Amino acid sequence: MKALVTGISGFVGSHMAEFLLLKGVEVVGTIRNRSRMDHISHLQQDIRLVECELRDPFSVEALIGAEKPDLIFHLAAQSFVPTSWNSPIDTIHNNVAGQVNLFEAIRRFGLHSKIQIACSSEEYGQVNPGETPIKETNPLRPLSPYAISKVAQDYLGYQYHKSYGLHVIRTITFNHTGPRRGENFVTSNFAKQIVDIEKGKKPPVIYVGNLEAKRDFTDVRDVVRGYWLALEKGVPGEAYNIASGTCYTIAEMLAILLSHSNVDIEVKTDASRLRPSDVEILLGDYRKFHEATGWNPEIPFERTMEDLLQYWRSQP
Ligand SMILES: C[C@H]1O[C@H](OP(=O)(O)OP(=O)(O)OC[C@H]2O[C@@H](n3cnc4c(=O)[nH]c(N)nc43)[C@H](O)[C@@H]2O)[C@@H](O)[C@@H](O)C1=O
Repeated sequence: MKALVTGISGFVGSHMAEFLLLKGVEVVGTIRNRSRMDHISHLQQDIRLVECELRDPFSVEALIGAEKPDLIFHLAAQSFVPTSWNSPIDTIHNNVAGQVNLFEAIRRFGLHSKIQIACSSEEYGQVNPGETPIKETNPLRPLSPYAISKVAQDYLGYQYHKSYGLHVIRTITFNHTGPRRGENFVTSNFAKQIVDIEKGKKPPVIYVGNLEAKRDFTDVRDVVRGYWLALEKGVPGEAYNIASGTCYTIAEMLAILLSHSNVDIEVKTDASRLRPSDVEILLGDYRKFHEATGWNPEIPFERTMEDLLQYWRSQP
């Protein structure tokens, strides 16, 4: 069995590759010439890397024609919400065109590949009182260009399934974190700031944005197991929430990180970290996914936070 992982050098892609190798699957991954390789350098003997620009239809057609994968985990994306306000067109083009090129190539070669697409809880956006935990049937009220790009990816998955019978599973993943999380994202950013203070690399002040937002965090290692099960047992064309079913304010998450460190820290708001519109609460109902696949989150949030701190402590 051969799996293609787009964005294999990224945070989720590297964990996906590790999971697939343990399953004995042949792993091929896409990289771009500017991809950072540090997340997958330990896997390079066991995986095959192909240079592919997903925005370029010729590049994608060559990849799909040569590889003809059984499984596709489509994880490549511009995934940082604030970047999407600075470069909305680039985010939408990258995320939407990349996926259309992939679908079109699969369709043209007449492949029966099973395709997981990485949709996002950001699609739900503004959630009204009484709508939590959020089900897949909730209205989508996206609040960022990134969220729009994910709504488009999500519905393209639905449409290519309906129009051409592509075997697409739409995973709507809530926030996820763990070792190797990019340092822009809140859990990793705060963990790295704490570790930099521990190491004496910066003064004991931690800079933060909106601490009132509530997020539902799942460990990335649970998420990639979910993506595998989604392709094994999910119904084509369907959308499934992947979430933990609990949420924390960002302030509570910071308090958990601080409880695993012994530094004394002053917390300061950095206005540049505030967003034009921030999603107030994301709390997912993952029962539909559980019923389809048997998946449950297994790694407790406290352990994820400890592992994230350990990750940053181990970095040079
Ligand atoms: C599901 C979804 O999950 C992620 O999107 P996100 O929720 O925007 O993730 P984040 O870690 O950037 O922010 C989480 C919350 O934390 C608040 N916050 C406070 N202070 C800081 C801060 O200093 N930095 C950041 N980044 N956020 C901060 C911020 O305002 C927001 O309310 C991506 O994986 C995305 O790809 C995705 O699909």
